[in-house]
Amino acid sequence: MANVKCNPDLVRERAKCSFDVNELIHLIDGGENATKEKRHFEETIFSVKELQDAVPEEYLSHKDRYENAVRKATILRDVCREYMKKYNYKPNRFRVGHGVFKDVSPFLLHDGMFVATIIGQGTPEQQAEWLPKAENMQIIGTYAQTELGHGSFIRGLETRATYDPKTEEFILNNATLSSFKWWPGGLGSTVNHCIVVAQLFINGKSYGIQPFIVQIRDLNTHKPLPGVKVGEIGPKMGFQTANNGFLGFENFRIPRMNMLMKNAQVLKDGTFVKGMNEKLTYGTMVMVRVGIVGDCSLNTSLAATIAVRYSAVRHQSKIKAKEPEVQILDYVTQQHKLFIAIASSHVFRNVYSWLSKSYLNVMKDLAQGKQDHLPELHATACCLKAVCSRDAGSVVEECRLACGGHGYMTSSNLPLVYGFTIATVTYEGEQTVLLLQTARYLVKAWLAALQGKVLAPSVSYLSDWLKNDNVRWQNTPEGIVKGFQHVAAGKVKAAYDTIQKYIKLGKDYEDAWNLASVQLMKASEAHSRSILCEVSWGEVIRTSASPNLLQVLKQLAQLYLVYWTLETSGDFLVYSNISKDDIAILREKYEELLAAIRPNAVGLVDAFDLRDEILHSTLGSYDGRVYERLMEEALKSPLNQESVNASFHKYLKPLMEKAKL
Ligand SMILES: CCCCCCCCCCC/C=C/C(=O)SCCNC(=O)CCNC(=O)[C@H](O)C(C)(C)COP(=O)(O)OP(=O)(O)OC[C@H]1O[C@@H](n2cnc3c(N)ncnc32)[C@H](O)[C@@H]1OP(=O)(O)O
Ligand SMILES: Cc1cc2nc3c(=O)[nH]c(=O)nc-3n(C[C@H](O)[C@H](O)[C@H](O)COP(=O)(O)OP(=O)(O)OC[C@H]3O[C@@H](n4cnc5c(N)ncnc54)[C@H](O)[C@@H]3O)c2cc1C
Repeated sequence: MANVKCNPDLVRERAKCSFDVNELIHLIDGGENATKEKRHFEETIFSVKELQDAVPEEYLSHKDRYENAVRKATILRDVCREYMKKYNYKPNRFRVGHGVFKDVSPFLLHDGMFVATIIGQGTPEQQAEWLPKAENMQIIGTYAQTELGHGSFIRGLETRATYDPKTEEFILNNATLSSFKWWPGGLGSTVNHCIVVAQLFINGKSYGIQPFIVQIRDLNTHKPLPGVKVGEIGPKMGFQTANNGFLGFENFRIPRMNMLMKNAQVLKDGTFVKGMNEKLTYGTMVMVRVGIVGDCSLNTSLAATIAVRYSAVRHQSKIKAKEPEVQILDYVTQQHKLFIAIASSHVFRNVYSWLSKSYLNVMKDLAQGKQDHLPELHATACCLKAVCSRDAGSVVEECRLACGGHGYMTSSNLPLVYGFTIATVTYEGEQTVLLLQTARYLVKAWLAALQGKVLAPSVSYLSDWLKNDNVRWQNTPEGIVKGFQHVAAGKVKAAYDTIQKYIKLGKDYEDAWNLASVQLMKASEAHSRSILCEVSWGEVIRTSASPNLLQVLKQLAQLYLVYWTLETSGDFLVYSNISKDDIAILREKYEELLAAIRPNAVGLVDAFDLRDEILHSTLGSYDGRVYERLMEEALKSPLNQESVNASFHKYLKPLMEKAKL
């Protein structure tokens, strides 16, 4: 990239950088070697001509766009397979996926959930049967859980799997319209198999929801099998090439062994054998929620790179009347919009790495029959997924707005990035629903704290606060982290007290819960923020890096802490011992941090190391040829391939001539 002829503003910005950009790239990647491998892999992918689109996708019809995405998905799969064989390297397909598809691969659910569910929910025999076929794409699958009528409340799913002991089969049925599966990615026209989550019935008795592996299309003709009704759900706000679909069954029979039986089992005679914990059936969702926190980091870095580079190139208006127009990055309001995006990406990455470790530890425990830490993992993954995805959506939109009119151009890629980022707020558990799951855990933890019990590490601050809620405020990063814990503890207490108040007024627990649920949701958000602050600050101070880089990483981590303290200063005034003067000091600190980060802004986004092919942006490319690229892309419009469009003769001319009469 270094030899590319760049916009002079970007050249100046890069020269100003106080730290070694390569050092940060290696730190993010996990070492110099990892960067080399990543770059070699990406170089290989992006030099495949067939993966490059001659015409921007947006000009294609819905159908052509889908077919083009499938074409590229298959080529990408082949290239990755060869690459893995040759170099024994497991590539990050999601990162290059943004480059290849701009939007989303029709195989996303195959990789993200179908294969993962076979691993997580299948017995060793079932894994031996389906995993090799799924991994080498002999079968292509998705995860079909959500229905027209139910997504959040999965116990309410209506798809039925009724066991027939005579034939040792399950009979799948969708008797109502609301029971039709709706949303699964790739289901529309791509997959031939799915994990179907359905209500199990044996001898007329319900045994809750269970996962089944089901072939829905003929492997040769791709025609839906008899008894299967399947199709695509149509255009959406984003995820245009994900090929989301609908599905219903009519008396469709599958063998008994197609119920994934790692947890619960159905024996030949129809005996139901309960698993260790029925919630383990929800395991794939927990895994993906953890993964989404990592996705939030990537999505935020995409938007930050585009908006920061553009803001360094774009000049508009003046700060001082007698001086030239300034780079818009020099406006402190612009820095306020953008630097939180850079900081958030680092916070999400650090928290993802922390959460992944907890996830793997709990998986190891579960393999040994221990489930003590499962509730804490579930509660933590729920609230972090909810808050990180919503933050990422807001940050991406702020970056888009920070690019003014050009941010509204599809060629900036910001609308597409926003489309797939904002989807994460809803899928894999809608944000409010997940925050309320965590609130259940917090309320239980609060009760345990009141009873003097020892709490799990992520909530132990509740007991600390109960012992001493009068800690003096300190304007240090550690003091701010404590402050967030005080806010969270204060909110959990307030929500709990509200439930008790309603119960005393004669309400039953469920109604009291619903009445207190705005507070419960806010308590859960505050709990997430305290984890995000504590974990990210902790990770940064433990980072081993050169003094120059460490200084910049600390500035970013502090910016995150101060930004969110100021954003929620009302809560701090209510629930911590912060004073108005402390808030004024923090405001000053915030301005100092913006000024300190400013010279490194371009270096920081360069360190996300996102190739132009991944950014897909006229505004964010490494060389900063913004106006040239905007014009080049505009000229690709089919309307610019003819000097006069037929509509002139057909409609405009007759209109003008009618007006003369
Ligand atoms: C790694 C790479 C990843 C890359 C990314 C890949 C990208 C993939 C793209 C994905 C596209 C989208 C896919 C989808 O959206 S798939 C569908 C996802 N659907 C959902 O997430 C549904 C959300 N709803 C639920 O999860 C549940 O219904 C809900 C948890 C909200 C409630 O369940 P339920 O009603 O059964 O439970 P209760 O509320 O009554 O709670 C009972 C107790 O169970 C505990 N619980 C609940 N869930 C879990 C769990 N998963 N693990 C452990 N424990 C759980 C809950 O806390 C309760 O405990 P207590 O009674 O002790 O309070
Ligand atoms: C882009 C995209 C891709 C998807 N891919 C898949 C897929 O591959 N496979 C799949 O199975 N599903 C998929 N889904 C479905 C997704 O998982 C669900 O849409 C999601 O879980 C939310 O459920 P819902 O649509 O039923 O929302 P609802 O639950 O109907 O939410 C509507 C509103 O009701 C509120 N609400 C609901 N319950 C409660 C409650 N208990 N307390 C308070 N408020 C509540 C919510 O907060 C929300 O404001 C996808 C969705 C999207 C958008």
